[in-house]
Amino acid sequence: MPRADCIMRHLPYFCRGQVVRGFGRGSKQLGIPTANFPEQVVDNLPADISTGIYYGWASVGSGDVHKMVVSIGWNPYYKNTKKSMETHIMHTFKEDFYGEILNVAIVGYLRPEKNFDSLESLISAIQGDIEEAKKRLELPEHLKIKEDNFFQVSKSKIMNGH
Ligand SMILES: Cc1cc2nc3c(=O)[nH]c(=O)nc-3n(C[C@H](O)[C@H](O)[C@H](O)COP(=O)(O)O)c2cc1C
Ligand SMILES: Nc1ncnc2c1ncn2[C@@H]1O[C@H](COP(=O)(O)OP(=O)(O)O)[C@@H](O)[C@H]1O
Ligand SMILES: [Mg+2]
Repeated sequence: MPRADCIMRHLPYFCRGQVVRGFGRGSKQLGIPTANFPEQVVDNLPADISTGIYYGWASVGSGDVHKMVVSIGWNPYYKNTKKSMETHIMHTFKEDFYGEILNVAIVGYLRPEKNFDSLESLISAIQGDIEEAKKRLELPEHLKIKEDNFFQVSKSKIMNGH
């Protein structure tokens, strides 16, 4: 499919930004927290990275690199009016990290954003995405991105600042 080809040509896509507050639905309603990026980061995405659900790697500040899933779009279930980019990291953090720098490497595409008839079906779709992402990220071509200089640079930059 030409559209999918177009998406893949831009991957991996690397970006970083400060974590901002969203609508507070991720943890409370879904049990799946998502670290939201500011508007500028979302606006700076290449115009042809389509909305949808992707997977890849993420780190907070100079911390360890973990598997992640990221949703880019308007959250049709909630009918948001602003495009958002939200990352769920497959790791249990001791505390929230609002205001910190989130580093993400998007390596693959999972599916388009969808509307759902119930909160339960949205939650089970997201849980399915998480399981699928965990599996796909074990492929050697994806594992090597975890070691990319992008994440090393984020460590040295922040450490030099102290
Ligand atoms: C992997 C993943 C898949 C998602 N898929 C959808 C989707 O198909 N449709 C949708 O409306 N929202 C989807 N969402 C977005 C959730 O609705 C969103 O994370 C939630 O509204 C939290 O928003 P908040 O950060 O503003 O609290 C997805 C989120 C993640 C992390
Ligand atoms: N594993 C995780 N992945 C993403 N964010 C997490 C995680 N654990 C804790 N958080 C925190 O939870 C916040 C997101 O929760 P969420 O309910 O989506 O709120 P918001 O609507 O403000 O984005 C993140 O900004 C981060 O500080
Ligand atoms: Mg969120």
